Amino acid sequence: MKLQLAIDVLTTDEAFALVQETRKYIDIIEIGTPLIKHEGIKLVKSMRTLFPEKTLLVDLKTMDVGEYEANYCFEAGADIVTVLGVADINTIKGTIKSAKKHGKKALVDMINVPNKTALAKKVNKLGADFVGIHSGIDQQNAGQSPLSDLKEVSKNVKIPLAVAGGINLDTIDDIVKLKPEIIVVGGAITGTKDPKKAAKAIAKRIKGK
Ligand SMILES: O=C([C@H](O)CO)[C@H](O)[C@H](O)COP(=O)(O)O
Repeated sequence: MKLQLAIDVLTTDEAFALVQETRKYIDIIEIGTPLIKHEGIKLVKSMRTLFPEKTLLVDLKTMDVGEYEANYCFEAGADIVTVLGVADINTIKGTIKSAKKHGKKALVDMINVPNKTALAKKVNKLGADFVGIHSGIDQQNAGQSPLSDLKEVSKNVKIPLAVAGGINLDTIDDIVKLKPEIIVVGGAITGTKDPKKAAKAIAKRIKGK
């Protein structure tokens, strides 16, 4: 299981500082959706140069022109890009096509998808590399968590899963029991006074060290 740091801040300097502080404990750097919208593709290039040892995920949450958006992200140095599961199937296919062309990976985010298991099975057949089980920030604020969806999809679909949505030290043990490939943590690290300490504690729960 890998720890992915979701960076949803809005400036490049803040993002660099967070990665520098937590670098020892994280496996994947996520350039979060608000951040990629605010700072643009130049941040992908900078992150790639500064942190060559890390896997770089760009949380595009693509809703249209999947191949086009994925192409420029992979060419800038991304290893994984995300496409929304609620997008048209041809958008999802385009993102997967781009990932295969570049030797990289496509993650289909199940946020707001009504039947997550059915779509996970479908995109698995299409060649998606990961399925993301995700309760978005607004959904979290309405009381939702990804745990029950993770249980359901992991029971029924054999595809590497990423899980995200308000995961913290109080909830992570139940997530770890289900052994997803990637555990995504944002606010429980980036929103603390000591991100390094938070990342260390969360990494220990995931990896036991
Ligand atoms: O993808 C995310 C959200 O939609 C805002 O862009 C977050 O990166 C994801 O939810 C992880 O962050 P936390 O929920 O704060 O752990």
